[in-house]
Formats: sequence, C-alpha cells, structure tokens
Amino acid sequence: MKFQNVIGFAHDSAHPLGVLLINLGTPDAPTKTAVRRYLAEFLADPRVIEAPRSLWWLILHGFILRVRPARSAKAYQSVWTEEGSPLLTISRQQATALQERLDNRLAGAVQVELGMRYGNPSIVSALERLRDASIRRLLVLPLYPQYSGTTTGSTFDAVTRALANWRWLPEVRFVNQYHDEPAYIRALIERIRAYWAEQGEPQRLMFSFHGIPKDYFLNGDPYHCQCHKTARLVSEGLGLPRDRWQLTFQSRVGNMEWLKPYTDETLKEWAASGIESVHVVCPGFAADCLETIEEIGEENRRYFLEAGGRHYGYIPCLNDTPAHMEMLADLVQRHTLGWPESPVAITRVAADGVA
Ligand SMILES: C=CC1=C(C)c2cc3[nH]c(cc4nc(cc5[nH]c(cc1n2)c(C)c5CCC(=O)O)C(CCC(=O)O)=C4C)c(C)c3C=C
Ligand SMILES: [Fe+2]
Ligand SMILES: [Fe+2]
Repeated sequence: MKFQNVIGFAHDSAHPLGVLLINLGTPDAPTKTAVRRYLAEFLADPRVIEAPRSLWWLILHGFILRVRPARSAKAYQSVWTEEGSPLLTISRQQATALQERLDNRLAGAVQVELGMRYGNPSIVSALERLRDASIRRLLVLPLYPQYSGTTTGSTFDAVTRALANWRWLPEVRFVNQYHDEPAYIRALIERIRAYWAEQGEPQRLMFSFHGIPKDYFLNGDPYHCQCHKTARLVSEGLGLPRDRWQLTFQSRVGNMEWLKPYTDETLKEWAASGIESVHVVCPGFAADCLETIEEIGEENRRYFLEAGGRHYGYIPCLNDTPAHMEMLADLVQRHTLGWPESPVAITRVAADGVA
C-alpha cells in the first residue's frame, strides 16, 4: 500500500492517459527565412526523400533551399491569418475540442497535447508536457487517415526518437490509420452533403489526395490503396455512380513520377471535354492547410475555369466539426480500451475493504 503511488498508473488526474495529436507542421511565419528552416527539416527526412543522402544533400542545399522558400513563402502569405498558419490554428482547435470531449466522457483522466512533425510545437515539447503531467500511458494519434511511410511512418520515427531520452517509458500505442473507419466515412459524407445542400450537386466530384512518389507505392507503401478505399466508401455512401467521381493526387514536388492521375491535369482535361461543374474534396487532410486552401481552393480553381469550366467548389476539410471530433474521441477510447484495469483502482477497492 505504501508504494501505490509509485507503481500505480491509473487513468486519473494523478496519472492521466496522454494523447499526442500529431500533424505535419508548418513554418513559424510566412517569410523566406522561416519557410527555409521548415523545408530544411522536412526535406531532410529520409522517409520523405529516399534519394541517397550525399546526392540529395547537394541538391537540397545547392538548389531547392535557394529557390523554393521564396516561392512557398508567397503561397503561405496568401493563406496566413491573424492567428497564423491555418494548419496550426485548426490543429489547436482540434486539440482543444478533443480535450473537451474526453473530459466530458472521462472527467480529468486524459491530457491531450499537440505536436507537429516538423516545426512547432515540436513533438519533443509536447511529450515533455505529457511527462510533466505524469502520464504512464500514451496514445499517439497522427492525424493522417491513410497510412504512408512518408507521414505516419515518419511520425513514429520522431516519437520513438524523442522517447529514447526518457528513463521511464510510458506504455505506448500508436494509431496506424483510420482510412475506413465508419465514423470517418460518415463525417465525410455529412460534410459533402452539407455543401451540396447549399451549392447543389456538381456534375463531377473529385477526391484529391496528397501524392507520393510512385516508387514508394511500388515498393510497398499502402497509401495508394487506402486512399482508394476511402474514396470508394464515401462515393458509395453518397450513392454516386462511378462516372460521376474520380480520385486524383495533388501536390507533387520535383520531376519524378508521382501517383496518378494528377489533380491539375485531370481538372484541365475535364474542362476541355465539356464538364462544367466540379466540386473537390480532400479527405486525406484532417485540417485545411496550404495544400487545400491555396493549391485546391485557388490554383486548381484557376486551372479549371481558365480551361473552360464554369463552376468550381472546394469542400472544406473536416477540421473541428462535431462529427470529426466525436469520431476522434471514439477512436481514442477504442484504442485504449484494452489497457488493463489499473493497480491503483484495484488497491483503492482493497482500501475500501471490498476486496
Ligand atoms: C517532397 C516530398 C513530399 C512528400 C513525399 C509529401 C507527402 C505528404 N505530405 C502530406 C501533407 C502535407 N504536405 C504539406 C506541404 C508540403 N509537402 C511537401 C512535400 C512532400 N509531401 C512540401 C515541400 C510542402 C510545403 C509546401 C511547399 O513548399 O509546397 C502540407 C501543408 C503544410 C502547411 O503548412 O500548411 C500538408 C498537410 C501528406 C498527407 C503526404 C503523404 C501522404
Ligand atoms: Fe506534403
Ligand atoms: Fe502544394
């Protein structure tokens, strides 16, 4: 009994369950310097760029980091708000909303922290806050519905690297993907139907996912298949015939072949072939960010309208909508259900003289 606080690891306010929400991350400011710092960290990740290190280092520092930051900073300036980068603002709203939902369900037994894979708040700092809260159990929840080595795999690397400096590790679980979770699919369907209730139905619905180099897929990354399953389940739920929707991949970087068909080329082809109205939804992004607001909301809209399209609508991400937050709270609870009853709870029963 004397040692119960030392050995105990209950989910209660003394030792809450730690939930680490993770997304990709974003520059600290929409400036060339801040964007260069962010890209240098991002593009040095061997999960993101698999090219041999010495060769890649020369290309990255000799060319990319001299040219791209200025261009990307301009794009970031067009989406930046008073609160900062949309990705960070929305991720913070998600962390707060998830904390509130879990507090309502489990009263003080869970602490949610937000960490970004690249940039701030860092994964190291988020884990330190959880350690300060004396967590003994940790659920890592990367906000990537579809698994890819480039995102989910890289997040795993960063978390385990940070934990390598902890003397007393918590029990750890790591959510791998949730691309076919019924509640995630339902939330997407609800989001699209709500948009259609206001805007009417388009001739075509495009599911645009962030791409990855084609070689990563050929070498076994399951991302491509999981994107296809998400899109199929959502289109089935909407009752859309096969010829009214299409999955495409956006955001390619460099000259390699990426997953196809490409979002920009497909929109131009559709406009040229007489399709007049299109809505685009991006189910792979849990939060709106540069790649959705600027690339899909602005750049690709321009391509479609310039090629002869007449109506283009971008359907926002799930962000902190109630259906999304409810789904994430359920996911946390289901992923932590199997954790056995805590010794503290059991000793408390003993102290009450019941057992
Ligand atoms: C060059 C390789 C890249 C791979 C592989 C890649 C995969 C990948 N990315 C996301 C999600 C996001 N990417 C975002 C921005 C972004 N992505 C890359 C490159 C790769 N991504 C770059 C260089 C950038 C920065 C912007 C630019 O310079 O063009 C973002 C948005 C970040 C923000 O601040 O808003 C997200 C989110 C996924 C899901 C993915 C693989 C599945
Ligand atoms: Fe990306
Ligand atoms: Fe982009």
